[in-house]
Amino acid sequence: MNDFAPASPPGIEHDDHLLAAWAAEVAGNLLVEVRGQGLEGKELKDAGDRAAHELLMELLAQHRPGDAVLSEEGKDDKRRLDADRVWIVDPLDGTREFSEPPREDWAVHVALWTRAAGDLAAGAVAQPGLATTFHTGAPPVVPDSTAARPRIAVSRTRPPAFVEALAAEIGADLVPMGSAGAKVISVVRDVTDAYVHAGGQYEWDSAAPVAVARAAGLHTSRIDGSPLVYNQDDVLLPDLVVCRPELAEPILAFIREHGTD
Ligand SMILES: Nc1ncnc2c1ncn2[C@@H]1O[C@H](COP(=O)(O)O)[C@@H](OP(=O)(O)O)[C@H]1O
Ligand SMILES: [Mg+2]
Repeated sequence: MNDFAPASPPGIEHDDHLLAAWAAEVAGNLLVEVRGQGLEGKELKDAGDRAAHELLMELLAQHRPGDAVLSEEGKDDKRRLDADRVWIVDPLDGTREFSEPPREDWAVHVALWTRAAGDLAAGAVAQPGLATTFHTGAPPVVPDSTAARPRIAVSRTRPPAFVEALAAEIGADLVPMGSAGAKVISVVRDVTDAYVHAGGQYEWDSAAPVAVARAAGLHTSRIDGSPLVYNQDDVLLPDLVVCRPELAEPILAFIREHGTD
């Protein structure tokens, strides 16, 4: 059990958007505490992953006892495949960057998939480094782009090789950054204009950020243009494009034409 027992705000019993936002935020606050405890490296990563996972499991069990949960840090209980409601959580996305203070590119992801929607129905991305939680209950408004050239967010440590050629083709600049959530949120915030990833990722890495991005009116898809589908038996969801709507066609056209090799 965590000692961390935040008071729950009104509304969360009936509003999944608010529950997602609150749960992500309190897990983010806990991670800030963990980061201040003097741990380093693997110890800090493991402590963060574990603390945020346990807190989210407790909060979801307490406030949505009938729902299934898929967490990066938990065992995959396949009963979720028959469930009507499944929370898809990444307790600490950007674990590497979390362990490198004062980096801000790490996040907590809480999303809800429902059978009724056949899709994501709510989502929240807490980015404690920005002291902000982005969520579908109050979808962020994407500002007009301030960039003369499009900026493409890519993984700091595993950027897909083809993205350099893509950037050259569409006259874009690459912006390396950790955390899938932070990269999607960078598009929402007009820090970048697109996030392109390939080569490996799981449902929890993108579910909550994609829910927020869609609510904000951004394009979200696989790199072949097909929809991102969640709560699958195999949770591998290795690639995605999140971008301003006007960039979707040039990016997808480049990938259609040149592939990813
Ligand atoms: N090739 C790959 N295979 C598996 N997971 C990957 C991956 N590339 C990125 N990811 C996951 O996607 C998240 C963002 O990665 P990156 O910062 O490199 O863009 C990280 O999540 P976690 O930090 O939750 O493990 C990372 O593990
Ligand atoms: Mg992750």
